[in-house]
Amino acid sequence: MSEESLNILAEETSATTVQPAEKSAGDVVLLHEGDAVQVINDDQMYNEKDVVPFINKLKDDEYHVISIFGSQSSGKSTLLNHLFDTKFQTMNEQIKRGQTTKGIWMSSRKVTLSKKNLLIMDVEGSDGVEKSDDKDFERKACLFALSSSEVLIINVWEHQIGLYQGNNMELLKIVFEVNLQLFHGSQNEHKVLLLFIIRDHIGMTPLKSLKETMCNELDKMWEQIKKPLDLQDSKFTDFFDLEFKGFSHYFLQNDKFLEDCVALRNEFDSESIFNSNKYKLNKTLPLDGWELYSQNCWNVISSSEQLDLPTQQILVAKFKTKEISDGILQNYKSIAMVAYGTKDFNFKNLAEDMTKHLNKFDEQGGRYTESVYLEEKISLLNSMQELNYNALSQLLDEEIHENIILKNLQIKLQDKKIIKEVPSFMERSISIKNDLISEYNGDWVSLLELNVINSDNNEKLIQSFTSHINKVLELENKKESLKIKKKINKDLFKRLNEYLEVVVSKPDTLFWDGLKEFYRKTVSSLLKPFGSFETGYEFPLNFNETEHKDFIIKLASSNQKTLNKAISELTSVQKLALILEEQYKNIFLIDPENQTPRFFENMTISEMETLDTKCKNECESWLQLFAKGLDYSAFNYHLYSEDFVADFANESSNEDESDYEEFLDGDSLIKYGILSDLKKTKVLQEFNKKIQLINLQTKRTILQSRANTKIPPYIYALLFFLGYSKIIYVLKNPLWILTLLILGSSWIFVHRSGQYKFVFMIVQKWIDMVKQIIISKLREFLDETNNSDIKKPSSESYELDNLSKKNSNE
Ligand SMILES: Nc1nc2c(ncn2[C@@H]2O[C@H](COP(=O)(O)OP(=O)(O)OP(=O)(O)O)[C@@H](O)[C@H]2O)c(=O)[nH]1
Repeated sequence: MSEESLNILAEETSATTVQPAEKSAGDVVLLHEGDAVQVINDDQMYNEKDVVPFINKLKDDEYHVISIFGSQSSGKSTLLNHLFDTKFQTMNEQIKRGQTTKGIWMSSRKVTLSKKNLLIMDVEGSDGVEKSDDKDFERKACLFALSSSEVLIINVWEHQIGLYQGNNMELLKIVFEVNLQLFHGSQNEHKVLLLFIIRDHIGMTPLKSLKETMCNELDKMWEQIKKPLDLQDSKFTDFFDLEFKGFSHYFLQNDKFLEDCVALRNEFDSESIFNSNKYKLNKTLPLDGWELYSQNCWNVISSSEQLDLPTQQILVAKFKTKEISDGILQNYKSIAMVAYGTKDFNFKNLAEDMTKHLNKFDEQGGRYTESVYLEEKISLLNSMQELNYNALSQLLDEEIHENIILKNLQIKLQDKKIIKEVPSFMERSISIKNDLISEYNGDWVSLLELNVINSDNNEKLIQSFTSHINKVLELENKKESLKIKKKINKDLFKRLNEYLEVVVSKPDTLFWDGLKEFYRKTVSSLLKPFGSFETGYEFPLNFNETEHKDFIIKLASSNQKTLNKAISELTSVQKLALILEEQYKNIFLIDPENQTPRFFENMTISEMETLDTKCKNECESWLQLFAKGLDYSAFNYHLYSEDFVADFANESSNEDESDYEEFLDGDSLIKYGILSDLKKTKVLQEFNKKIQLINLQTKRTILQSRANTKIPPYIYALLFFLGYSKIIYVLKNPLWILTLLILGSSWIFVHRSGQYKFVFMIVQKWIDMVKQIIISKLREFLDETNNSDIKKPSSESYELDNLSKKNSNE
């Protein structure tokens, strides 16, 4: 035994899942190059605790997995340690013979040149005293090794080749059976390299003949094992590639043994041994997914379930790509959130960020099964777009309300220029709405192109925008409908007022009929721009059929309320008293036949009193007629279609009717009559007071006309006499002469300029004025002298006195 060989003998280490064990202060096992970890522990459990840090420590992603299989104490660990510089525990026969490798161990070798990792698994061997009965674990371990390895090294002693009863053959049978179980559905896609290392190959029997013997044995075995129907004609080489290597005796030819190791190591390092693309575990399963994959596989194997490798790989791919995608999305979210918060953030930059993150996903997730990776990529993109959409819609929600819709829409709807171009509110609102939507749509086209949002998001944005517009339009439409209604009622009210003012000035017995006729004509003319009773009405509003009907019902009802309001304005005691007074005056003071004022001077007092009674009765009858009122709910028949003739009294107005609240009292006017008896009495009292004055004045006129005697001639003579003395006085006064001279020269001027007419007119006016002054003075004088004749001892004269006094007081 050479010195080097002796050095190789490792000391038996204590029971640990890491070889060689080196613990740090914090009880964390430190791993060094070549250290081994136990993947499946002594209790046949997956050792996640050690495998995860072991895998995470391997920096480069590319890897190959190699497993060694062979009977117990067949020098597996020794071989691996020499081949790959690993530190698997080996048996020290000077201390104890027996099993050293329990469960499944794993170590790694870094190939510096290609920067690839070789993951090497040392699988517990059988055939020893300890494991002879445990075929179950051997099978499971084999399944595990095959499920995750590209190369399976089978360690065989040269002297056992050709001995079918040897333990190796049993082992190979398991490998074949397990492989069928795992890969029978995908024999063309997946292959495992069976690398037979013939140990203690002295060289007496050439490797070629050993290989032939082995292949024959394998053929025989393949025939013997139970195969699925579709694989009855298959060969084991359909599933495996075979390679044979003879290794010299470890003790007797150690130098040569070491050379054999170096040669094979080179084949691994240069990857020439992995010449087939079929060993493609690492192609579909990146190193960071290996731990999860192997753990899942072991869980399935140990629970004795059917292990379906493609499903496991898909599961891992799904899990891992999701994990990667979540990380990337989180990162994007943090960047995007900052971007959304900045004012006027640029979508182009956001799109660039998205691309960067998607590229990162390509880099990391693209190593997994393509279909899974592509699916996850779409999902990641959707998530980013959803994030953008949410931020965008939140941003727009406020903007839509405050800026785009409310301002834009309201401004445009009320824009005088636009109103002039499109007077119909309905057409105007539709056109503005379409313009805004297409403008809005245009804004998102660029975002769609940049992939910042997807078409679903875009659709949702447009929908939300449209629904916002519709809400505002609905409101504006309502306002517009109120405007139309108010305008009609305002005009109606004005015209009714004008009409009533005229019509109540006389006690017309057909008052209500006339009012009904006028109302119908007026409403009909006001509704003319919107249609007629015959054709139906169409208002320029965005109403559906029900809303339209509802609007017309309300309009009809509001017209009646307007009528009610106009009538109500007449019903105060003062107003009615004035109306009656006016009516009385119009029939008492004016002759209805020729519409001239009555000439009371020729009437006797009793004639006047008869007339007074007649007029009073007429006025009172009118009041009775008015007070009864009329149920004018039928006024709207043949104005609006019967469907729309709402029952005015029952129509309960709730919204937008505040304008009418003030005359809701009007409802009762119809139900209980316009005036109560008490109110009527008050009106009549007031009316009688007012007409008493007129009566008294009329009587006075009659009496005055009687006393109005003609002026006697002696008065004129007296006047002439008084005037003569004044003329003499003027002639004697130089100032008056001067005045006469001025007048004379003025006359010459007038004579020459021919302005007689003008002077005549002035003189005429002057004379009239003087005449009037003289007559009024004379009347005053006569009044005083005749006063005693007028005074007679009667009740009427008493009232007259009083009233004269009252008048003078007033
Ligand atoms: N004859 C011979 N003995 C060897 C060779 N390689 C190793 N041994 C010896 O075989 C014994 C078992 O070696 P291990 O490497 O521990 O064998 P193993 O297969 O890993 O053992 P287990 O893990 O317990 O199954 C040790 O005493 C080694 O010195 C070899 O090539 N030829």
